[in-house]
Amino acid sequence: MHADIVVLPGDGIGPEVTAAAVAVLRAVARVHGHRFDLHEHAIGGAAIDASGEPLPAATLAACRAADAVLLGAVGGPKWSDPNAKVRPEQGLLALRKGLGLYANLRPVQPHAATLGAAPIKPHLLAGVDLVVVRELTGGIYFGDKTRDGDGASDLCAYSVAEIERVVRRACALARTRRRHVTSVDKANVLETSRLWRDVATRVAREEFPDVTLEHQLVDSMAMHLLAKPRAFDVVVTENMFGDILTDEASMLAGSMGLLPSASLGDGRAGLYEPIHGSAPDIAGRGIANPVGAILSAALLLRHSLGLDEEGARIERAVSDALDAGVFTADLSPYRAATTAEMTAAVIDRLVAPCAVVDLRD
Ligand SMILES: NC(=O)C1=CN([C@@H]2O[C@H](COP(=O)(O)OP(=O)(O)OC[C@H]3O[C@@H](n4cnc5c(N)ncnc54)[C@H](O)[C@@H]3O)[C@@H](O)[C@H]2O)C=CC1
Ligand SMILES: CC(C)CC(=O)C(=O)O
Ligand SMILES: [Mg+2]
Repeated sequence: MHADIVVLPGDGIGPEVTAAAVAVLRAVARVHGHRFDLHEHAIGGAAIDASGEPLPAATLAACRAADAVLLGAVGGPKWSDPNAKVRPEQGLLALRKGLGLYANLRPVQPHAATLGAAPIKPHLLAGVDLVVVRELTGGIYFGDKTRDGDGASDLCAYSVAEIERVVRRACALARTRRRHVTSVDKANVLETSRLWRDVATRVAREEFPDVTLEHQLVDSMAMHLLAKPRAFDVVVTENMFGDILTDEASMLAGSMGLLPSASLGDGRAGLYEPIHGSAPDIAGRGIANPVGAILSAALLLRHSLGLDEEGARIERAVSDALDAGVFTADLSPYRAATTAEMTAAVIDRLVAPCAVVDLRD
């Protein structure tokens, strides 16, 4: 197969982890005889430095023309002046909106080998397998913002249609899994959440009678997610709640560096990125965990290119590398594989799954 993939490294550890994911994609192309044409473009702080814009028109046009987009992360202290007119994060928000990617799937499947890295009792984690479907192009991140001498405001707004389409996506996903959806809101306080709850209830009842829908308030959900994570199958929620809950959920897996994501709209092309940010505290040291980015490449192959077998091959290679004890510093300060070593360990197992002999215990 031939595919055009746009790569947006971004800022901080973004270029380090996308380089890892690109190396893995190139290995898949070699092994399976595919041709992936990879086109790199600027976004975020790097784009502001180069052109003054966090999402240059050429970047958006290239993403629109591509079969899929792979992104690292944007942002960092260099562009975080509170009075700055443009910010890296605006580029990412505009990209998601511009491509119509309203559903952000964030799977959480703690790996047996990394349970010890999670700050949660291992017996609560065995068998956890959930997907958060985060609404991605509405809510408070996109509402009007005002600021004057007396105060500031951020508007949170949702239309019925915006809620319907993401709830539909979550229920359809649940049909391929355990047929259980938890819709998370703050309906005891917020009008947008009361609308969210009404619409979710109607969509599930009318269109997905075979799927069980339950509602959960976001504050108690933050607690249940850690106390009984096995209780969840598909979790659907609005933009900001999903952003926060998935950083929390990364602790079920053991590190922010492990979780991938797929941002999808109604077309086949999607945007694939690890859930973490640009991690300025470790950027430039070659120690970032590339697994979230590598697993995002696997999601890209599955969702945008229909290459399920190749996606599964990447996932298996990651799993085998972790089983063999190859851990970056976020997972184990004692083993502390570099980004390059972790990537090589995955590629070795992907290229020759049976030939890798690990001499560690
Ligand atoms: N999708 C994106 O581009 C996102 C960008 N950001 C931006 O990133 C910048 C930093 O934000 P933070 O709040 O510090 O969040 P962050 O996700 O960048 O980092 C949080 C913590 O997790 C660690 N971490 C993150 N990814 C890691 C990896 N792959 N391997 C090992 N450790 C990892 C970091 O070292 C840090 O201690 C900000 O400018 C923020 O706006 C934040 C979230 C998402
Ligand atoms: C605009 C982003 C910085 C929001 C975020 O944290 C994320 O998508 O994970
Ligand atoms: Mg986030």
